[in-house]
Amino acid sequence: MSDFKEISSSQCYGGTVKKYQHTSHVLLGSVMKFVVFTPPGATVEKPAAGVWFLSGLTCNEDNFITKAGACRKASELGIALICPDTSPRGIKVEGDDASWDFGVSAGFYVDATDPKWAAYQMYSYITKELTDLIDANIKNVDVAERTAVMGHSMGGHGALITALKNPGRFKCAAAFSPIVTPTDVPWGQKAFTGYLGSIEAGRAYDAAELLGKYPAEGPKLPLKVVQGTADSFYPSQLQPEVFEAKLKVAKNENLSVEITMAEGYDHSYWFIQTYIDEVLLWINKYL
Ligand SMILES: N[C@@H](CCC(=O)N[C@@H](CSC=O)C(=O)NCC(=O)O)C(=O)O
Repeated sequence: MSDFKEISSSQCYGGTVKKYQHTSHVLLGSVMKFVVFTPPGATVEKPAAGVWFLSGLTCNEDNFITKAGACRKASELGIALICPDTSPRGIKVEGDDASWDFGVSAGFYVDATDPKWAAYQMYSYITKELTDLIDANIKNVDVAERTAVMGHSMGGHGALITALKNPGRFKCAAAFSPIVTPTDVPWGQKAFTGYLGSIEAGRAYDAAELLGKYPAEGPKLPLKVVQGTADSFYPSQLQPEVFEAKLKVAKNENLSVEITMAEGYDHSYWFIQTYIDEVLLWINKYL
C-alpha cells in the first residue's frame, strides 16, 4: 500500500506549491520528497501541462522551486512545475556522503548496475515510478500528454537523456548548463564508473551519443540549451559546442537544438532565475 502523502501546501501566484512524500519501491525503500507547483485554474477536467525540473549536484526538491523564481511565469502560462529529488534518501550506502559529486544528491539520473548502488535507480524513478504516482494521485497535472522536461547541470543531462531515450513522451526538453558529454568529462566519468562499472556503460546515458540513436522516423524533439559564459564548469564539464557538432553529424531532421550563450552568467541559480522566463515561454510553444 502506498504511503503517498502531502506534507505542506502554500499559495503562490494564485496557484499552490505542495510538497509530497512517499516510500519508493524502485529506490529500495527510500523515503522521497518532491514538490509540485500547480497553477490557478488547473482541474481534473482541464489539467495543467506538467513540466519537470531535474536539479543538479548537491540539490534536493527545494532548490529550483525556492531559488529560480519560476512560479510567476508558470502561473501566467498555466504550467505545473514538478521538482523531484536528485538521489535516494533515508537509506545508507557506505561512502554515499564521501563527496559532493557522487552518492547522496548526485544520482545522475541513471539506473545503477553495481550491486552496492542498487538503490540508485533515478532514471526509472523519474520516468516510471514518480510519473505513475503523479498520474494516479495529482489529477490536475498532466504527465502523460502535455508534458516537457528541463533541468540544470547534472539535471540538464537528466532532462536531455530522458527526452532522447523516450521519443514522443515529452513535447520538448530544455537544459541550463547541462552536462552533455558525460562520458568525456570528470563528473560523468566518476558517476558512470561508480554506478555502472565503466565509462563505456555510460554511453547509454550520454546525451551527445543519444543524438545519433534517436529514431529517424520521429517524432520531432525540439531541444534548448542555455549556457553561461562565466560558468566555472564551462568548458571542463559542460560542452554545448560538442553537442551542437554531434547533432549536425546525426543529420536527424526530427531533432533541433537552440543554444543560447549567456554572456557573463555563472552556474548559479541567479543565472537560472534570469533565463527561466525565456525557457518557460519556449517550452510553452510546444505544449
Ligand atoms: N560544490 C559546490 C558546487 C555545487 C554546485 O554548483 N551545484 C549546482 C549544480 S552543479 C551540477 O550538477 C547547484 O545547483 N547547486 C545548488 C544551488 O542551490 O546552487 C557546492 O557545494 O556549493
